[in-house]
Amino acid sequence: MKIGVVADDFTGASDIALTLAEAGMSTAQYIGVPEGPADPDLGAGVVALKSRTAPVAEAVSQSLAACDWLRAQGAEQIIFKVCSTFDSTPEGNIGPVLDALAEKLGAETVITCPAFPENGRSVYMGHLFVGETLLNECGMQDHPLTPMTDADLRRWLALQSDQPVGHVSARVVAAGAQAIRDAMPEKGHVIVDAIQDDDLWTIGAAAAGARLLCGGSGIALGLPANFGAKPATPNWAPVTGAGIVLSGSCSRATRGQVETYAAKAASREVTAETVMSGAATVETLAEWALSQPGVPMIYSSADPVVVRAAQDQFGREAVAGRIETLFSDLAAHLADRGVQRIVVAGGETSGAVVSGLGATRLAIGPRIAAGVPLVRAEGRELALALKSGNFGGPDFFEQALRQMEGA
Ligand SMILES: Nc1ncnc2c1ncn2[C@@H]1O[C@H](COP(=O)(O)OP(=O)(O)O)[C@@H](O)[C@H]1O
Ligand SMILES: O=C(O)[C@@H](O)C(=O)COP(=O)(O)O
Repeated sequence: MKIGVVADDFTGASDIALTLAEAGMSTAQYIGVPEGPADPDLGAGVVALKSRTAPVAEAVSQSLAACDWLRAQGAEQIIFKVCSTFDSTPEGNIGPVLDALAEKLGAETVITCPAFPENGRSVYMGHLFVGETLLNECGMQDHPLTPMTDADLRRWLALQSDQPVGHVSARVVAAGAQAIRDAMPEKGHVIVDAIQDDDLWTIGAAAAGARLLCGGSGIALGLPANFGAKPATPNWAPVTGAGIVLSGSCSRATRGQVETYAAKAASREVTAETVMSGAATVETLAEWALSQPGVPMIYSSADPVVVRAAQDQFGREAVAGRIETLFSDLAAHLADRGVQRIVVAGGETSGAVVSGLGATRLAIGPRIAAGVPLVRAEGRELALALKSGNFGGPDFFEQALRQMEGA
């Protein structure tokens, strides 16, 4: 293994696994830190953690364990994969995890760049933009768990770490890899601007030999070439069994996808109230889903006003946790009853679902949309799509289900 990735959530893990696979690295996604060794022919291993919103100490210890395992498999370069919208809070978890990884790996400086231009995320003057909008005005300020209220990544990361936070500007990046290396400070975090894919390729070249980097999946664009990899299209063997769409993401793009899919297929909402009161049960939802024609959808996705009201009534963590548990148990139940295609929307939700399914290793297939591959749970006839909240076009759910069948 050449490149090892510690990913702070499951959709993010499959996002960067796709980037690495398309860059020509033989790549596998692991669910949590594996107990046994990796396939020795693997070019890249991605360990998916559910640490983005975990308590800081837990996120740090899980990430260090993942890093140890990846290093033991031979990984020469470690990437800490975070969200392209830098999802975190003033307390963490990005800063504390990076500080711990840097200490373990002896990395004096660490490049951080969450840019993902293909999905509209760019970094300019240290500020993160989503499309034409600053991060804190794009809807992410209302995220149920990690409201992003400041687009200045230098200021946000400085809240989370005692290390200095420097900056390498777009002008320096445009001057090339050597200019980036010359501009790097001697110590601490460095936010590096990137506006287009070419910038990420340049940053990749500048980071040859770096022990640790941090970013969204875009940070991996230019790294495989340092190890001689050549672009490739991942393989896929069709899966045609029964399907389900599960959506616990409340992000803007998902809410549009839920609306589009609900107009075409059987759909059922589970509200926070019914989950918290126990009225929404796995058995009733599964019976309903299994008796529908086509591929039904079950969703808790709701707009920010509804989410906030539920959080005020039940507590943010409590309601999120109960909804995630419901999706986790429901997915396990449906898979036991023969469902073979599962489309999941939401990073935390995907983490819950994949854990519920007991999958340990995912094989990476071709892309459904930028940042979202088809994945297959190894050892089972089970196709999954783990969609990040804000990724994919309006028809994503239908598109994913059809591609699983080989369309
Ligand atoms: N109706 C709701 N009210 C409150 N919280 C919700 C609701 N629906 C989902 N959630 C929670 O919101 C979080 C959404 O996060 P996630 O699944 O990562 O989506 P995204 O990828 O859009 O961020 C999950 O923890 C989920 O359980
Ligand atoms: O980098 C990204 O944006 C994604 O890979 C990702 O991590 C998204 O997380 P969720 O929106 O929580 O799914």
